[in-house]
Amino acid sequence: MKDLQGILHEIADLVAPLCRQGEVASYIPSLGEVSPDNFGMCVAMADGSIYGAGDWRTPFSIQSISKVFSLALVMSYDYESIWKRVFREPSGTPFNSMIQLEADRGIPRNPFINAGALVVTDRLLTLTGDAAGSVRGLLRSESGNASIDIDAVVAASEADHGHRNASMAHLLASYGNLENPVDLVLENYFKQCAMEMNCEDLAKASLFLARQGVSAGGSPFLSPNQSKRVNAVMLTCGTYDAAGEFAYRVGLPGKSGVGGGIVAIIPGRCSITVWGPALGPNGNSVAGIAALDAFTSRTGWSIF
Ligand SMILES: NC(=O)CC[C@H](N)C(=O)O
Repeated sequence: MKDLQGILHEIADLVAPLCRQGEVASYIPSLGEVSPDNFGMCVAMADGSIYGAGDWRTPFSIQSISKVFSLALVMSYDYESIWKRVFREPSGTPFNSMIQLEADRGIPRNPFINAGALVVTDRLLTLTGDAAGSVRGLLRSESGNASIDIDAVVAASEADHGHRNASMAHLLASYGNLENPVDLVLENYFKQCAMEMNCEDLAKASLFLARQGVSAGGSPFLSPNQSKRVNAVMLTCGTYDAAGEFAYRVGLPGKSGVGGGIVAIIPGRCSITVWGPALGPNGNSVAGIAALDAFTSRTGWSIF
């Protein structure tokens, strides 16, 4: 076994000078207040052992990482029908772009850009009656931390500054691709994005994707095939228009959020979370990608 703990400490030191490269998301005030000097990393092994370094127990806003959990939940209820309403192709455009949505007549390119995530949240709302609550329930049960919750200030702020997401939701509705009222879909989407978690809880909560869909309690949450498919969409679409660069540098399925977190999965082995709030031009953590690049390079653990 490699000295994982030592590797994580080395990586935290290595990426510290990168923490001030890029910009902290500032489209809502509370995200803009987070210091770029934070850096945390956690590895949760499939056997349950946990390794962490830096600010790995400091909570942050998971933002678009929530899209993995809403997709997994929808697939757990209803495997195939979601794919009639959302494609699974890389978009090559920013996560909040609307251009393709019009060209593709209301079918989003994939579930991990905002338009696609709104459709997934809408479906989850139909299936459960409480999409954000279902995501929170999954995060709590998989991490074992019952205090994980929505940051109400961030959720309200998302709504106050949510003109672009609201436009997207209305465009989806105009094409008949929402089943629920636009305001309800947006409320659930903003709440799921506003979930506050630390690297440790997020690594534990994502571990089912490294265990062929088996939940923390040992029962199947997703089938091995469903788990494979969620990981595949993460690989091709999880970091938006930088998914090719992420695959080249990291060599793993990954999902980022504008709070500066990234989840990456090594199927059969572990889940990894990194957090560094300053983002590159595509909305992905600069220090986080560098840390994952260093991790897979040093350990030799990659899917390739
Ligand atoms: N990339 C992200 O993390 C985007 C999430 C953000 N809440 C938004 O909808 O714009």
